[in-house]
Amino acid sequence: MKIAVVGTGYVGLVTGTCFAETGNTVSCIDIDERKVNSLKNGKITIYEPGLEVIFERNLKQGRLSFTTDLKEGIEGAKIIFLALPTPPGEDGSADLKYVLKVADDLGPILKDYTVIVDKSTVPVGTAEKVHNAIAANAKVDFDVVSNPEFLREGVAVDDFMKPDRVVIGTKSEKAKKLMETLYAPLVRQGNPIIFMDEKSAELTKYAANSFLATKITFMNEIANMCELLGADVDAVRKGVGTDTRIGKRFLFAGIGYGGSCFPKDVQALAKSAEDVNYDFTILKSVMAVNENQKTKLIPKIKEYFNGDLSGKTIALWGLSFKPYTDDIREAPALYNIDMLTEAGATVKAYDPEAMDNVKNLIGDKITFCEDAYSCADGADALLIATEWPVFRTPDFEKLSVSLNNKVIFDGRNLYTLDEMKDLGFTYISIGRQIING
Ligand SMILES: NC(=O)C1=CN([C@@H]2O[C@H](COP(=O)(O)OP(=O)(O)OC[C@H]3O[C@@H](n4cnc5c(N)ncnc54)[C@H](O)[C@@H]3O)[C@@H](O)[C@H]2O)C=CC1
Ligand SMILES: O=C(O)[C@H]1O[C@H](OP(=O)(O)OP(=O)(O)OC[C@H]2O[C@@H](n3ccc(=O)[nH]c3=O)[C@H](O)[C@@H]2O)[C@H](O)[C@@H](O)[C@@H]1O
Repeated sequence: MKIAVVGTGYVGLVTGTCFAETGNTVSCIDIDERKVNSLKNGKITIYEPGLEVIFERNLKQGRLSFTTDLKEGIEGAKIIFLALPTPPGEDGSADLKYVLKVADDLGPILKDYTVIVDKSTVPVGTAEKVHNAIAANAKVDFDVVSNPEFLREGVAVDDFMKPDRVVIGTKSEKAKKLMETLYAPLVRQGNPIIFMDEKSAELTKYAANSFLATKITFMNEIANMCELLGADVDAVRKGVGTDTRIGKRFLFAGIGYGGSCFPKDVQALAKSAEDVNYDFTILKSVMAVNENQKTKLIPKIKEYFNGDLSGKTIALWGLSFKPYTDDIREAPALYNIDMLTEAGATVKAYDPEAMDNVKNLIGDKITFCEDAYSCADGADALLIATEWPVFRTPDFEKLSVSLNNKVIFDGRNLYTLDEMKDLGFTYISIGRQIING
């Protein structure tokens, strides 16, 4: 099938590449010329494990192409995906200007019956708005379908190719059949395609992200209680996660959730609730708790240095909002950098993939290091913000020599308390006992 994907960011590029991999001919459209030129020339624009190899294969075999021209890109496409940004507007609601602009542009250039798919995360009622915007100028029949995306960055290819479920919101039988055909290769193992109405599909996406953000936040609150009561959050996590009604995943306490989606989607759902005069109390608490959680270790770092960080150097391991991505949107590390530098500390950082993005954002506000050890070299303390595997089993002897003080503030609970005790480190983590080296 010929399909088009408008917006070639994290979701659009994964969607386009994976559908090319299942034999479709895919044209990806983006207004960012630099991005399109790079992709056309075979240079991938994001770091996403496993994506590059299928991107290169499909580009070479002619199933994947890139253009900045919407009209040229959608030529002959039976399905057009909208994978456009929906950033938070000033009031916290999802800003639909990118989605509605493309909907406006599509109306006059549709030539045959087409299915237009909202893959972006959009508030309830958006499919109708997109429908109206296209209908204002369309001369042919079309359907607008809501098909929210549940992939996680860092494991996006796997999540896309083997989704737990595919949610499709449409009342049109014609659209349903086309979507079923397109998704058939991805649901061969019995993972379901769940059909529903457009509004329910739109709300499903916000409900899923908000529920997961709530689950993490709940554990972060349990971690805060553990610190006050002398319990250990990792033990509690294992204790509750083995209850299959609760489940083991998304129970890891840490310095808060970040990324381009949880923060903005929780905020957008809270705003949608406000718009219909519903007091969504839990979501307000989730946002407030997460805000504090992100920089929770800063007061502890200050306390360690008797309240004065001026002249201190902090080594920071991890900048991306999670491992296996170069995405730094709403990364807790960035909030920690701000607070540390405001308090007069110097920050040296290392991240396996995200340093260029941080450099572009904050320039020389911090020093970027070649590896984890040169980052720690001469620093007064180590702060861990992202659980990249490379930080999990470092050479602690080397680390002891590199750091001025044997002290680690661990925002992701990477090490056991016993090993820290044995190695003589002062170790301050999340929801666990403090080890004084
Ligand atoms: N990043 C993620 O892991 C996930 C994101 N989502 C949702 O998917 C949507 C897209 O997110 P990302 O891919 O992360 O965004 P992104 O910012 O990485 O990519 C969006 C792309 O759209 C392009 N664009 C903007 N206006 C355009 C126009 N008029 N024509 C063509 N291209 C245009 C931008 O240049 C950019 O390349 C959002 O609604 C997000 O909430 C959903 C699931 C996962
Ligand atoms: O809508 C989206 O964009 C996506 O948002 C999340 O995916 P993503 O943001 O890529 O990454 P997650 O693995 O969900 O992690 C989000 C944040 O939660 C944090 N987290 C995650 C799990 C956990 O147990 N504890 C925890 O603090 C991570 O460190 C990270 O900062 C969802 O998991 C995806 O299903 C969804 O498609």
